Amino acid sequence: MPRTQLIGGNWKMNGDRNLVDVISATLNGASLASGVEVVVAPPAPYLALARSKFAGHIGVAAQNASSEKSGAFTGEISVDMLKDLSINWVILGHSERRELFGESDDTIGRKVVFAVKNGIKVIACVGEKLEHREAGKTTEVVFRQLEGIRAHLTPEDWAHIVVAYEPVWAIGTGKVATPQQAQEVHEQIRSWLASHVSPAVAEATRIIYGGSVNAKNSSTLQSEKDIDGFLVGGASLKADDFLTICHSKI
Ligand SMILES: O=C[C@H](O)COP(=O)(O)O
Repeated sequence: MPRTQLIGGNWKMNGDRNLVDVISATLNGASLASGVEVVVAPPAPYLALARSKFAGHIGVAAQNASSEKSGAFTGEISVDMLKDLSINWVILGHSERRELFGESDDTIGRKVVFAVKNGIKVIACVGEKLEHREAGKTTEVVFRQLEGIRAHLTPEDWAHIVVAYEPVWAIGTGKVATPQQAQEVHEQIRSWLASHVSPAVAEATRIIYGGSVNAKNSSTLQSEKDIDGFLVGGASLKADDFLTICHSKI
């Protein structure tokens, strides 16, 4: 069965109420192809507003969630709070959380399992730095990050997970991976899932690409057989560009 494409828009720490209005007006009024799922991830203060403005078929994601249920965790966001706002997606393991906020593979694994077990779908990010790629360690790094997630999950849990391959050297740099570079790693991730989880999970799991995706390069990337959509940063802040990316699967 063909996998539904997922196009995620990660606003990071950008945007305001007006951007919620602009992007929701554009996406709500567009006819999105069947077989394409769209999820937008505004900053936490705008999640409730976004959920009220975006049409129901467009998912809204948080950019982080705690692995703890509640309590003295100043600044954190709980899964129950997200569910209270009808937010049913979260991005976890983004390289900016790993690098700038010191989130380890284990921390991310615990966050992923807590979200999934409590009914929130996860876009789980993995990806190597340039130094890893140049040292021929791309798969070593990506597989280690995947294992940090897999170690906490049952095979059934993978139905609620989308893997985002985001090479760190391509994020926000304008240096997009070539379709061949992205396809190669996506194929390796799918093979890893087949051998470490199950062939059925490997076949069903969506593996999306992130890193300098824009309205001009998305169609070519989408033509690769193991690329099941995108996690878009900068270009998701521009309504027309993001809509073009949402339409990039022919
Ligand atoms: O989550 C999105 C990625 O970090 C990609 O960001 P970018 O499209 O601005 O390179």
